[in-house]
Amino acid sequence: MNIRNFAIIAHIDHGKSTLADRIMEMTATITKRQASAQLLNSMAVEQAHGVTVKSRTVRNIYHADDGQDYEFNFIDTPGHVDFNYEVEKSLSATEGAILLVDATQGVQAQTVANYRLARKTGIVVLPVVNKVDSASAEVDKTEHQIRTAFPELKDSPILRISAKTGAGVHDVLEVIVHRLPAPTADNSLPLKALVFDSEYDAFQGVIAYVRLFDGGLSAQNSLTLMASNRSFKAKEIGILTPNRLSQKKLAAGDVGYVITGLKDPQLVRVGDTLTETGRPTETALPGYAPAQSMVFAGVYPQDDYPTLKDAITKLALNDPSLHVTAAVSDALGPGFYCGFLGIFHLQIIKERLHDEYGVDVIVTAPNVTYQVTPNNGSGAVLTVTNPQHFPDFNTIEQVEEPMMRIELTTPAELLNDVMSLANQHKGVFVDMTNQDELVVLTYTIPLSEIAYSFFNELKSLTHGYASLSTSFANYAPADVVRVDVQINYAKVDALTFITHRNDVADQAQKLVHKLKYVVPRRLYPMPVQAIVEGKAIARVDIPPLRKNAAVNGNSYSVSKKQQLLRRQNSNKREAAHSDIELPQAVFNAILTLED
Ligand SMILES: Nc1nc2c(ncn2[C@@H]2O[C@H](COP(=O)(O)OP(=O)(O)OP(=O)(O)O)[C@@H](O)[C@H]2O)c(=O)[nH]1
Repeated sequence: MNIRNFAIIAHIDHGKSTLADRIMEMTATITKRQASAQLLNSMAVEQAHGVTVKSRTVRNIYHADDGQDYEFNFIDTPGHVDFNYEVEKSLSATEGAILLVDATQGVQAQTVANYRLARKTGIVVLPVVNKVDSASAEVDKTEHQIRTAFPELKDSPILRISAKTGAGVHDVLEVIVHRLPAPTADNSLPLKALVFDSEYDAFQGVIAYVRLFDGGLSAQNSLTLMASNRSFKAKEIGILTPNRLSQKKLAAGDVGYVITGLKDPQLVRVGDTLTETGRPTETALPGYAPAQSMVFAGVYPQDDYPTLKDAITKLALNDPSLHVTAAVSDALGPGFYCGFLGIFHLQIIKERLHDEYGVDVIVTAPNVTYQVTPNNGSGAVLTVTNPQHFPDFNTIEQVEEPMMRIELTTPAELLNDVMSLANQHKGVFVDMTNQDELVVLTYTIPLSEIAYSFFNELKSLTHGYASLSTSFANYAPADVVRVDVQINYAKVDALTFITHRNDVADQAQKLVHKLKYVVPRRLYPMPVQAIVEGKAIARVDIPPLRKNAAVNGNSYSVSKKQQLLRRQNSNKREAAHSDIELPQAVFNAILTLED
């Protein structure tokens, strides 16, 4: 059988999912009517945001112009910067990638980032210009940009297509047949398959998505996951069309799924090598480096903890870039402290918990990792991801924060706006280069400055014309402080956050004023205070629900007034340590301090 395994990579919204649908339609995988609803973006969050979050695999049979049938396994990949990890996983299961560039936008940051990932994996890259049907398409210019940005592709033909109308897509299919190598897999060798993705099914247990590098896979044989050293008998194996279609065998080079029947999500790790228990392969595949969490936040149940625990464990399996550890907060009870790839990832996880598991959660303000050197002379460095664990200021020698190297690609006329945005966020200018009318600015910038709203600010400032790519640079000393928040004299642990000392006065003022309107009121006034290094630096009073007897109530007799005052005072004393309700809006107040 002629096999071609490939991925489609592109900047966000450049048309990957549309092209994927068109390919499925042209290879008779689906009918035109089914194609009217985008098939691949099937998760509710994906439809809501119009973006791909998770890679997906589909097998198609293509009847080529040379009269032969080809088995196409293609993987649709996400384009948002937060999901680079998914892209890397997908690419290692393929021999080639279609690099799709939108002719109305040209080469963008994720075009470059994804191209680099493909080069790193060593696969063949086929450049394709999309949206040539659009009135604002600049096809020649885009082609020129591709040639200048990626000199290695100088001899590669660049196809021009409209994924929307289907024009030129036939040529893409032919190029896949002729320019991509067939997998060099040997059926006679022992089984060596890469688990490149997985998901959890309540009835079937863990389902692993695999790419067979060597050897065949038969449903009858006992299988072993090499890293977790666990053997099992598959319940079912098969291919993805894109729905699961059961098969008796998979051959070397194939992409498919294995229903492991294993109920423990931890056993089936993405990146693990699957082999035959009776005839194991000698060496495992290299696997993946675990995804680096960039942003951390507490996730607490709005209802009950066991349901959240179950849901988040399964979600972490489906998305191995989500890191989860159990945590307990005084204010919110038992929950989890989680690591995310970025703030968009965090939002997607929150929505998936709601859509797919019916679990509503409270997410605390996000935070980055700090390296703290205590002043006790031990030289040991603490890694602090949770602001509640941030040591007291008088025990600290030095704090270091993560710095990112960012590339901002912007049209020249927006250069000043983009530079001042980077400056506002404490960016340190490194370099500036020109690519036609685009300018690429390089900065180093604290992760805490870009982790939250930076991407959205950049998008709205430049109407979507500038793009951002990021990579970790180093840890650098930073003058940061821990801000504790007290409501009615009781510290609310889940509200503690870390910020730069220069910004703290301003942020603390904004925060207490925001909290004034979002903390549910009581019958008595409650002070909200921001405490830094033992001192209250901002305070407001949340007004009581009812009017204060001491001020109002002149219609009462003096004794009634005194009685009311006494009651209010005793309420106050009781309340100092009682629970304060914390709706999500309270945590959002910290997120939107920049407004
Ligand atoms: N005019 C025109 N529009 C297109 C074409 N291809 C895609 N689009 C539109 O571009 C938008 C983005 O397309 P998608 O296929 O969702 O983009 P994507 O790259 O999958 O996006 P992510 O999954 O978010 O990374 C949609 O509104 C499409 O209808 C094309 O060839 N011509």
